[in-house]
Amino acid sequence: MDETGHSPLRVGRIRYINCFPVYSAIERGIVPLAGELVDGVPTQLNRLMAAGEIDVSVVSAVEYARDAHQFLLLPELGITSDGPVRSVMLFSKRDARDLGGRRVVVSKSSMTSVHLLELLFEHVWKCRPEFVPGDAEMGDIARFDDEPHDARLVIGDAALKLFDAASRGGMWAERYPYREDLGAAWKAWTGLPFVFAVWVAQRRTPVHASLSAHASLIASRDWGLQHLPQISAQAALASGVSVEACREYFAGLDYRLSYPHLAGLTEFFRRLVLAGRVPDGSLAFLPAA
Ligand SMILES: C=C(O[C@@H]1C=C(C(=O)O)C=C[C@H]1O)C(=O)O
Repeated sequence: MDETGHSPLRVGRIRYINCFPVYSAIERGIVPLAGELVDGVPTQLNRLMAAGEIDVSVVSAVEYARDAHQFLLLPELGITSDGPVRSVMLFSKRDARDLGGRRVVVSKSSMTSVHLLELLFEHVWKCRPEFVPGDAEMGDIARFDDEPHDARLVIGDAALKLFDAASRGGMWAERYPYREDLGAAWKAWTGLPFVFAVWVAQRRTPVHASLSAHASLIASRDWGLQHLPQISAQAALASGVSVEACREYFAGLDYRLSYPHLAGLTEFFRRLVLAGRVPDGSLAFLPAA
């Protein structure tokens, strides 16, 4: 509680480098944020938002679709790619079309990409593997072999690290000779960009507080996009991925939420509704500042 009797606004941040361009100016104190940051992997932030324990957060796009009645989308902000994303990857020992009945371990940190993967298997690769949730963060990579599997869905920094390593050949290229980038697979299937994550506010959070957080996030994102070389160097240190790979990664991500992104998001939700995975709903936005 502060002196006015209000609890400070709690703002979620994914601890992957994909959020560096959005939060770096806030972290550096260049852009003020009237609130405190709460870090987590996507599924942790999804749970905190669903439980009403934080006010504003980046969440898996699917989390918005599941609990839309409770949230408002923040305009003009998302984690999207129009083609390859590099950090949402299926690493596989065989061709995706040959994974029917095989064991596919999916990252427990992800919600959106797990649903996207299931759609791709059903409609594009046309086979039905057995999906098993598993740990797939950076610290888990060394234990990947302990658990029998034919393919693995990995997201975030861990995916970027494996993708970067496998692209240079060597052990990871041999272990997973088949690699599917889910952003690229969605684009090839639908012709649209894909929205992996969105920012949402609780409907019950006072609008002026959500608007203030939104304005800070937009200003911080704008600063971040103007300072990508600096942020790429910081991301390389944090992730152990080369600076060049971080630079290419940020160049492939788009942090806006404009019409083509909304078309991609709507198409994804439409397919999830058809599959009975999320309730039918519409997109409701926080009124723009
Ligand atoms: C691009 C990414 O997008 C993400 C994928 C998410 C998901 O699969 O639920 C959620 C948030 C984002 O971090 C990534 O994590 O690499």
